[in-house]
Amino acid sequence: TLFLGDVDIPQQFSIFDKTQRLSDEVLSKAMGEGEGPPESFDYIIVGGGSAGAILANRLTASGENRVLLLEAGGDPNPILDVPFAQRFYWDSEMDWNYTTVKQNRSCHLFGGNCIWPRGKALGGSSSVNGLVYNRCKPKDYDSWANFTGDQSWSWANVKDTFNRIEDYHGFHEETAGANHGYGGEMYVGKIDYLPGVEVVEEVLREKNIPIGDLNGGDEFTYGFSKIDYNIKDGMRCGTYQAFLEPILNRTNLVIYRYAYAIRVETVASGEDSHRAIGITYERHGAIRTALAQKEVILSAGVVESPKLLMLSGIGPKEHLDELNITTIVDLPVGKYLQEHPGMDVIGDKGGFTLNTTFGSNFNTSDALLQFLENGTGPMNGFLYDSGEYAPQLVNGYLNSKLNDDEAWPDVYMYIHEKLTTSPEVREEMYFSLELVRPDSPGGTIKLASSDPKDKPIIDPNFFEDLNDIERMVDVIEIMMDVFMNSTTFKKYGIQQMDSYEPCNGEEFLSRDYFRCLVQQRSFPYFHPTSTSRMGPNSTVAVVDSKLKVFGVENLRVIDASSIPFVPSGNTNLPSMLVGARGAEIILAGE
Ligand SMILES: Cc1cc2nc3c(=O)[nH]c(=O)nc-3n(C[C@H](O)[C@H](O)[C@H](O)COP(=O)(O)OP(=O)(O)OC[C@H]3O[C@@H](n4cnc5c(N)ncnc54)[C@H](O)[C@@H]3O)c2cc1C
Repeated sequence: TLFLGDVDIPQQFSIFDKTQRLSDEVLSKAMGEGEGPPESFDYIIVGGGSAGAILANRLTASGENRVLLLEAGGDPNPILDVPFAQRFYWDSEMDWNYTTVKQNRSCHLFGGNCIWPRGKALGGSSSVNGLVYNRCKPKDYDSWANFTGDQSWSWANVKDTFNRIEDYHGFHEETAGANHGYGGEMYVGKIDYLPGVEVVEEVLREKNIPIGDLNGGDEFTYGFSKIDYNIKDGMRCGTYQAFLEPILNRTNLVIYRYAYAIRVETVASGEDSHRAIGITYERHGAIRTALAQKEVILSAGVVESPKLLMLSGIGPKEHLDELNITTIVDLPVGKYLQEHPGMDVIGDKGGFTLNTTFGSNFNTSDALLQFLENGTGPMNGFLYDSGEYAPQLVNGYLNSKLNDDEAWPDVYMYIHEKLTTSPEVREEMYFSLELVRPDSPGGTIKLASSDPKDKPIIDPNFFEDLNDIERMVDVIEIMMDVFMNSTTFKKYGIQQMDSYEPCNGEEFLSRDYFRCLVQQRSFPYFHPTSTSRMGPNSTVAVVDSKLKVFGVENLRVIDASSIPFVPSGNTNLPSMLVGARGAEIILAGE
């Protein structure tokens, strides 16, 4: 393989995961776990992902609270510490391996059933993600504040929480000032190997597209940036590395790995009210219950948090009735799923070649040696596109014709350089884009059955509103102009590659051709939210602005599922923000 000569990494990967699970099982049995009466804690957190890891850290910091963290996966596989190795997690034990129901207007690439990856390990999806650091837009948070009626979620207020969790050393370090945080646990760094990035910046300048720091709050919201990453010394800095690994020795934090929560235990606490008292979970074949004296917190992510609520009788009554689950609180759980449809415009599917080789020095064994020596070079970046190296050079925001608000653009994108290891093959450049503020109402997550082992039914319902396709086509046309009509790229002999075969029935490069391309090549761009969203009341939301489940005391949902509207960019930082704010709210006794 590209990574380690003849070593078959996927096989090593799986051996590591199996060994780890086995030793955890042996240890758990030796300790006699679960043999006595139910264990009792102050807080139980389900899921140690982007939000759950911060919560576990903050709630145990003073030493006063005893916290149980239940995580369905194990420790993240150390191979994934190397950003370049990200692709090895696909279909591994670290992926929940979900797919969606068939989409009519998207995912044709996958026969209509889209991939839906989610991380299964401590660190959650931040243990498998692309590590792009993006706070999204100030107006995203203002919209949360307006919807919930709670201004503590506004940009003016959440900005400080962002600053507190990060340690900024990105591309804008010299000018960043108060727009970033310093000394927090989450390292923000830059990658050093971006061949061709200066040319891309020259093209953008020629086209009068602004370049700045997209994480600089309301100072710069429209245009392109060099990308900052949660990478430290060449290695992944997910929420496991930032918030859990350094505190594994806290005696008031108990972590059960391979512990799959299957039900929230509740009791009636009045005529119409209920109280959460614990969690029932499966671990190494045994079913156990743990009790929470203070609160149960679900941080199981956008798929599993709503699934757990529904399995526990908290969800839409008509759906629970179909599955013979007794409803204890009728709430719109799973109803407001939102996600970004995104696509690559690449290779014989619309990419470009240049008559130069920016990455001509790319050589696998040299790259490996450089990385082992000092954590720099190509392996400090990401490997996309069927195993070939295609770093994202810049990310950016543009507007479709249907949106003129530059403070809140509707399309987010990257420009990539795809390198080749063979000098005979010409290098390729391409762009990818995702629609971040769709008009379509969103989709749903439903239970397939009352059996916790069954995967839920995920339907993002992409492009129900056809305007969403037009928005993407508008921005593809802007980018076609950037690529094909710039003197800078012409200087490098830019050429458009062949048409994409499934769209050959349409005139090449016409709007109809691009409409076809969008439906053929778009898929979920890994940023789902809102399936247990916060809001003003139980008709339109599942939790209130303090993240408490309506109608059930001592139960909160704190993760990407509690975000009210999908933010306009990558969702790791927003999910971490919800975790950090959730901890602040709980510790303040709210
Ligand atoms: C492939 C991929 C690439 C991405 N790239 C980026 C990127 O570059 N930048 C970015 O900002 N965002 C990115 N994201 C999105 C981002 O990582 C997620 O939005 C974020 O991690 C979600 O956080 P969360 O806390 O809601 O859930 P998660 O981080 O997914 O955590 C949920 C945790 O709960 C555990 N769990 C679930 N069910 C149970 C159960 N029943 N019992 C016990 N444990 C359970 C899971 O195993 C997991 O550890 C990417 C996501 C993916 C999948």
